[in-house]
Amino acid sequence: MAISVSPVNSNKVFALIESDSDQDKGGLFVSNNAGKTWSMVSGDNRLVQRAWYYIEVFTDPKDEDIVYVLSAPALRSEDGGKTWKRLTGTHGDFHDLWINPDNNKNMVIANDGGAELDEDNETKAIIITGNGEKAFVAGADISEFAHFDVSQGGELAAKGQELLFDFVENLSTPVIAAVNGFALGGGLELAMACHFRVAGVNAKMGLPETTLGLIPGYGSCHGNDTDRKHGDR
Ligand SMILES: CC(C)(COP(=O)(O)OP(=O)(O)OC[C@H]1O[C@@H](n2cnc3c(N)ncnc32)[C@H](O)[C@@H]1OP(=O)(O)O)[C@@H](O)C(=O)NCCC(=O)NCCSC(=O)CCO
Repeated sequence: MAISVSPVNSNKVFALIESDSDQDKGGLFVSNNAGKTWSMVSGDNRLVQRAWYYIEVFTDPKDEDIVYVLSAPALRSEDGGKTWKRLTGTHGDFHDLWINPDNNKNMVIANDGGAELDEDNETKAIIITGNGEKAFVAGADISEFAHFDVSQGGELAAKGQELLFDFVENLSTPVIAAVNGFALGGGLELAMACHFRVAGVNAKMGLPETTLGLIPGYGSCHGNDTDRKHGDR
């Protein structure tokens, strides 16, 4: 079972409940009096089809009638759970959803393929650039990991790759690197993770860490699965 209290109206509570599949009594239930009484709003099987694995329900922070259920598909209802529309995504098995409490069009959803920003129609593209004329990104501060051993270094590279570089590369919104100065080490790798790169006349790119015997850790040398498939680096 999963439960969600509306941030707009704390008397409104949604409960997503699995039942014995022979009885087929599962679905979404709602209480409008803070849990005293309940009624079923939907028995749509898509809502509970992954219940043996996980089950998630979220209420919109601005509108008590907008509800999200994460299952094999991600589903959205705008009428308090009566009818559902499927959200598109790069992958199935949706596990988690964050909705910006101040802007309910701004969301991050996580599925087995990674994390995605919402399909915010207002955001057509994302531009990453440096503040000022000098640098796009000068790379990592080597003094922060100079004392790491091999396994700590590997862990740092794997974590950074997943948290930032794969995240950027897998965004459905196009990401442009506007390289306006030094793009060094991880900075160059960040530009490479973007979908497009535009270099200014003062752009200077390189992997200076190799002069210290450090293998660049974020995909510029070895790429990731996508690169191996498409050979695009
Ligand atoms: C970026 C360079 C070329 C700028 O050179 P310069 O104009 O001479 O300015 P500096 O005096 O060297 O630097 C100014 C100021 O910035 C700090 N700084 C520079 N680079 C970094 C960095 N990567 N991380 C943290 N801080 C940085 C520098 O210490 C100075 O600070 P002060 O407090 O003013 O002293 C030049 O700085 C340069 O070559 N930097 C190193 C670039 C680099 O090696 N990048 C790769 C890092 S490894 C990596 O990213 C791993 C990914 O696989």
